[in-house]
Amino acid sequence: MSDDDDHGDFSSIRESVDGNPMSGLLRYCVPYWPRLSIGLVAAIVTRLARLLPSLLVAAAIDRVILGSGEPGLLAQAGLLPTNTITGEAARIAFLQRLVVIAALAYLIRSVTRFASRYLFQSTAQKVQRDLRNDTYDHMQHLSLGFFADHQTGAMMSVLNQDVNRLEQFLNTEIRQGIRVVATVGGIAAIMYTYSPKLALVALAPVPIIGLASGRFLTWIEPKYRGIRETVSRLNSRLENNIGGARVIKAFNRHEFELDRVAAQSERYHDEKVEAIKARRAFFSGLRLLTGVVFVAILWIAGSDIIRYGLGNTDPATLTAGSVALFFLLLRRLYSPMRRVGKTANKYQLAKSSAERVFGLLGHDPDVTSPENAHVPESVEGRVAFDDVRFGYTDDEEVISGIDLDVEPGETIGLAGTTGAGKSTLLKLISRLYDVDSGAVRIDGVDVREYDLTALREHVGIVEQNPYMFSGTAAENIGYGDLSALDGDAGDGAVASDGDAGAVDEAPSERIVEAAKAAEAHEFITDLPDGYDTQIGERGVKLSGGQRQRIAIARALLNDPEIIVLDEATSDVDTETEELIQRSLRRLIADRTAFVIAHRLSTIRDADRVVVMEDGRVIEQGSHDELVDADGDYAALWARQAGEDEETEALAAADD
Ligand SMILES: Nc1ncnc2c1ncn2[C@@H]1O[C@H](COP(=O)(O)OP(=O)(O)OP(=O)(O)O)[C@@H](O)[C@H]1O
Repeated sequence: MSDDDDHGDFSSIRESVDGNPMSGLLRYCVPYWPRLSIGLVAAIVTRLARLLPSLLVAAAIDRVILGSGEPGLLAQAGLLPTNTITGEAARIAFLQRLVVIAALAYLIRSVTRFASRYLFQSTAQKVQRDLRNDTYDHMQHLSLGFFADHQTGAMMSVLNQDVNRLEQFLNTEIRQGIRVVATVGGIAAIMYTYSPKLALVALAPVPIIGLASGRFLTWIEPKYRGIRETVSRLNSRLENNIGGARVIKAFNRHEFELDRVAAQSERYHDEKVEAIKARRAFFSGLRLLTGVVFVAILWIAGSDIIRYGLGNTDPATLTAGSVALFFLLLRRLYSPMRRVGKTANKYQLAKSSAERVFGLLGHDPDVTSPENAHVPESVEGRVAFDDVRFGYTDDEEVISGIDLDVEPGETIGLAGTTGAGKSTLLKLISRLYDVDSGAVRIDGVDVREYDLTALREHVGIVEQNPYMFSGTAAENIGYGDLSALDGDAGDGAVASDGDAGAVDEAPSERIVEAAKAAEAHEFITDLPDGYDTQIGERGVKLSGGQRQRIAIARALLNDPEIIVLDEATSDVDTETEELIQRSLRRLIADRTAFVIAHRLSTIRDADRVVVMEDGRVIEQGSHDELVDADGDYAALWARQAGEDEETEALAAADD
């Protein structure tokens, strides 16, 4: 995972987070507090158990080998006898005790290590799952305006990169924090009880290492970011050149491209070598510091022992075992500190991810169901636009005061120049956007008073460029009414395996009926696996006309009382167009229908044609009335008729 942290178009979202965003992560951990507490204790025990063998070595040297009377920390803690060990039998018994403690320490360590890792990792996974589900669910309820304002890539990266980063922080960095506190704290306490003087010498570099590695990371991180950018530029150049191999050959540009690739490679090499040099120099410097401590302890401990002798109980003196213990512990003391900088850095990254994730979760959707929402069983389909005004931004009005009353079952054809606001007007019916002023009413009730789910059940939409999900043809049609997928359609044809939306064997009768009415049945049965053929992003690519017919089947299955239809653009052949027209007629029959026509012949039979320009209705009436009126519609009609004749003439000439 890249540590890049610059998907900037979430800045307004980030600013909306109150307080520390990491408290949001903490809230997600609360339900798992028993696991986390046990994990925390287990992690501390693991770290402390790792220190035990060094204490055992010290006890073995002093009490078994040298027969010293100095009891040591383990005896003080009651784990070993405090009396002086004399005679072979006593020494063997003592050694046995050491061996048992060592074995137990290793056993405890591996059990607690397993427990802490398992509990932290599994909790992090659970928090990741909860966060992703909640973020996705929340995202789904945000208004279309939010999706238009934010790039898909940026939103994907919140769902993936940011959520994963929080999971990794919980999983790894919390354990690293425990490691620092338990290991450094434990070592400091042990060293202090043996020799406060040497403990001070050994611990002096600890804060220096922590601070220096933190500083170093803040200094080197921008350099690494630069390197990542260079790598991605190099990669896209290589990708580009491989993709454009034909052009390079055709224009003999091998040398030119080689120079460009070599220049990028050289830059990557230089930046990387520079970063390697800085990193190696820094960590070698740190090792030098720990070397200085080693030498200092050797000198101080050695001269104390020479001056005061071994095994003296005077607290200023040392035993041979405790000197060995110092050197053993020194090796464990500094490595957690070297990682402190990385943990601090990961904390910063996790915090900025938390800002985006919790900022998004705190971002309220603009379009929501009201309290005591209107939930009609069915609607008649009367639609009224009452002095409606709307703009996507505050600066520009796209709908500028539209009044329109539509009777149940009426078909309204919408015509007008591109950008006139036809699609925008229709988006206001199902509240994909809310009006700025005025109201859209269905059966006399403002759409803002309806329950949002109910409203959208009664208003079906067939888009100009319908989206096909990855899945089978049957699943894509069944999207209009999921019960058609897993219910038994009466012929027992659908066998659901419990996986929502999964279709085995044959599709339900309702799906086939919808497909037939939409003139999609024939081409679907011609697909390699019929209704079970994978379509959408990962499957067979359908033509525009085929996708439109699947979308019509989807809408027919849903059976809404009001239908909004954005006609596919005209680049379909005449035969396909005829099929689409037939399916359209079935779709709009007995429903209130709004049809945006790019080919005016589509709306020739509409009950009423509404002509728009710059967000206003400029003409309305039946096709014939408007043609007779000789206004804008008549001009548009004449132009399209002319274009059609031209196309036909060209086609005839080709033949
Ligand atoms: N999501 C959006 N954000 C901002 N502006 C938009 C958005 N969608 C459309 N517009 C703008 O609103 C205006 C009306 O667009 P709309 O799609 O409603 O027109 P139309 O009449 O349906 O055009 P066409 O026939 O080309 O589909 C255009 O200027 C368009 O650029």
